[in-house]
Amino acid sequence: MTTTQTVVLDEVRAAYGDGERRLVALDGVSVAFERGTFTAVMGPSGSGKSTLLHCAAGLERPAEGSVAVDGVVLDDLSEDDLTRLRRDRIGFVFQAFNLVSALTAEQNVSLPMRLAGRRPRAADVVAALAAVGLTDRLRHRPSELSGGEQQRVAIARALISRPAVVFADEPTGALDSVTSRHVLDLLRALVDEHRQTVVMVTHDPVAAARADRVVFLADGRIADDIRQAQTAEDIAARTTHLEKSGVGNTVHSGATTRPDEPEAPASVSQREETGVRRSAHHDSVRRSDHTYEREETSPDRAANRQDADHLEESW
Ligand SMILES: Nc1ncnc2c1ncn2[C@@H]1O[C@H](COP(=O)(O)OP(=O)(O)OP(=O)(O)O)[C@@H](O)[C@H]1O
Repeated sequence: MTTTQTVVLDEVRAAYGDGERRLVALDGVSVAFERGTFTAVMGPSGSGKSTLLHCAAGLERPAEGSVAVDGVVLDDLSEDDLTRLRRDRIGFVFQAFNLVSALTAEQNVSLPMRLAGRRPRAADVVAALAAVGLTDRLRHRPSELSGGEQQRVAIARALISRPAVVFADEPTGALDSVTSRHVLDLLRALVDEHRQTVVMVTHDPVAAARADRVVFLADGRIADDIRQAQTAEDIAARTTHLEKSGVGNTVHSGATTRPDEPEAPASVSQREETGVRRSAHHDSVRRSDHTYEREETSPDRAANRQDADHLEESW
């Protein structure tokens, strides 16, 4: 890892299930995300985008390979150390587990800093929420906010705690085009004004066109990596080309299923024990010949619950 690289994945392999149902979701992926850059991760459904994000963010442990974030190698960190690292250095803009439901927008924005033992100035919290256009929503809880407003609270949190990297999973997926543009402007500002690193999974070529780089995944591998500025049309054409050329059309056939390999250390049951789980929108995915049951709760919901418990004592 060089000092300019915020996130490094080296030969990362991730797998789910075992025996006949074993499925290789990431098949030896090596990629680095440099400081102060905005990368879009694209690819067909099931190509491994969320798994890549989850491994890079320390939410899932890969079966093989190495992950480093902001100079820290995650591979052998304890669950507590991983939780701390996520709080201190990583921002999440994930639809399924952005915010702690019992806390107001203001409290959610302050949360990572408070958990790290720091008390952000109230004026800074208000300024961060003002920057994302939520001055009149300070005391609202997530259930009282729209999807776009919740995304913006998560971004305000990244504005105030300044994590080295912000991972965003389909941040514009549920938003209208005006709100999407606003959310993308905010993510761009994290990069352009504060040299934070943003890695965003998206299916939307318009959203990807706002990034500096587009990494395409197919069948758990990197199929393309484009660094020049791209128009949404170019990105859409590239996606179509990759699909037509057959990349990504063999999702989870025998070619990527390796029953003879040793069991991944982070099996589903182990992840359940450690509270590391997949997000709610990943409940069950049907492929042509298989249905993979997904876990229903989110990694950070468990962490959030823990965090919320601590918080009740200290707020
Ligand atoms: N917890 C799990 N248990 C079993 N299989 C899983 C689990 N999580 C992911 N998978 C499988 O791993 C593969 C990669 O999933 P992943 O969510 O990373 O894909 P994706 O590219 O993000 O897909 P999408 O665009 O549909 O969200 C998929 O085939 C998926 O069914």
